[in-house]
Amino acid sequence: MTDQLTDRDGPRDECGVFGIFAPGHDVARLAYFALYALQHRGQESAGIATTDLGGNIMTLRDLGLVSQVFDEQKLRSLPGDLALGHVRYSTTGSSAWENAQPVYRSDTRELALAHNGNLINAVELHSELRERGVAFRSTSDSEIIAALLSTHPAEKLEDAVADVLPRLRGAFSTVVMTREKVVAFRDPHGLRPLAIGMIGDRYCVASETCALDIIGARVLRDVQPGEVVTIDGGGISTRIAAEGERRAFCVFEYIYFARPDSRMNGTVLQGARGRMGEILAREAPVEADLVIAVPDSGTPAARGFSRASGIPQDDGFVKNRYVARTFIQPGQELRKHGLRLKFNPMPEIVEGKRLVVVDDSIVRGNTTRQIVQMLRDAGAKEVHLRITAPAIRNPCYYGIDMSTREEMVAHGRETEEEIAAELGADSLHYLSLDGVYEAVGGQREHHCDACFSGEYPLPGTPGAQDKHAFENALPLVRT
Ligand SMILES: O=P(O)(O)OC[C@H]1O[C@H](OP(=O)(O)OP(=O)(O)O)[C@H](O)[C@@H]1O
Ligand SMILES: NC(=O)CC[C@H](N)C(=O)O
Ligand code: SF4
Ligand SMILES: [Mg+2]
Repeated sequence: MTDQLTDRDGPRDECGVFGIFAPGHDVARLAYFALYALQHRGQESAGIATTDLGGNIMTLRDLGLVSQVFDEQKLRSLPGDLALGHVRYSTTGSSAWENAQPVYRSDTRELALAHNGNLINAVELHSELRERGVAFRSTSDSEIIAALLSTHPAEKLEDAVADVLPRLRGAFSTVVMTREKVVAFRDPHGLRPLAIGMIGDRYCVASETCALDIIGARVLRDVQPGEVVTIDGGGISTRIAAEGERRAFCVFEYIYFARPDSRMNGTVLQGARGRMGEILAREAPVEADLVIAVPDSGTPAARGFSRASGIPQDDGFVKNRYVARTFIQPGQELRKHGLRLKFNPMPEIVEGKRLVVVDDSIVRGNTTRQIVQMLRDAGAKEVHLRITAPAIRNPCYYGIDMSTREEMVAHGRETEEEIAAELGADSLHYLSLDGVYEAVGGQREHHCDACFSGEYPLPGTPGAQDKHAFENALPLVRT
């Protein structure tokens, strides 16, 4: 049993992207606010690129949270009419400064690029580019997309994108910027989200609608799978560059990754999570005195469980809001206390009670194991775990950095009883996949649920990606 939280706990989110074409607006500041709203998607690095129409592209990026990377002075040093923003969780390439985004390249076309997702044919494309003499400054798959576009002979960026898009395999919700325009595109399976907004008579795109809301943009719609959206002085234009064999939107976005106030495919996530809790109460009822959530992302589901079961809900924990979503590895002394820094149980509320503890997911089980122990130490009589996702037994190759299969607590444990015993709980039930789709109001054949089911929507996926594939592949050109 591990008694500490490390930076490897939890599903490490993915990335958040933002792009805006808005002469007359303070685009760097709008990008900064948007990134603040997307911070939960990536906490390793943050960056913004801006340009005046026809001017130079300026990029400022660094390791750390948005609030650590940017201050007033730095935002003022980024004037412009167009901007891109990115927050990163690494999935290909280490968590190094070189891999922070936006990626900048100026081969035959100067551009900046922000990418959420993960390619599964990165190795193949990388060798092809290297054979053509292309040098890389980073070890991420995102620079491969940037290099393909920057070296592409087409005069217009959107034509280059339309030509390159069908050659990329995997997940890519991407925003690219030249001195004149912003082009956004999404993989033909629509694995990762990307939405279009309008601010005044100008357009912007963001990974989640919550980022559009907070900058005062009106949400127009999602970018369609395989769609290329061009935003410039002429407004907005669009084309479909590739049709996927099937849609495969990541169902885990609904369960955990995205913010509850975001809307995806017409569904408000807060509502979907509440329904997941309601359905779980129906699928796995339990005699108990109190429902408590594992904050933050377990909270809407716990409300739903309470509603459907009639068991009252209360806050069993106070969560320190200043601890990052996925824990940054603390120093030795703090590591001993691990999770206590993040959650403090309330003995007054849980003592002597039979508790239903609702969380959205279990990966390695570190969070859950320690939550159960803390509640028992605080005097809980029984602890019944109810999780609003099926058991996670398979890695993600599409932009989420999950633990390896061996690290997953459900690995090698076939039954809920075995997992409950490992976590020290009196009972444990996961929401069924049917339950997830009922809550989401979507069809399974339009989604990806591979981390639960092992059925990868893109042929040839498992084993396709090694996170550090390019780490030693080349001497980095450091600038
Ligand atoms: O089984 P584990 O490996 O411990 O990971 C699972 C936990 O990680 C996530 O929470 P996290 O604290 O990252 O984010 P949240 O605050 O949004 O719930 C998730 O909601 C689970 O609580
Ligand atoms: N999680 C992501 O979307 C990461 C994007 C890209 N694969 C990187 O590692 O930088
Ligand atoms: S494997 Fe899981 S986390 Fe990855 S895209 Fe599919 S549903 Fe989402
Ligand atoms: Mg959590």
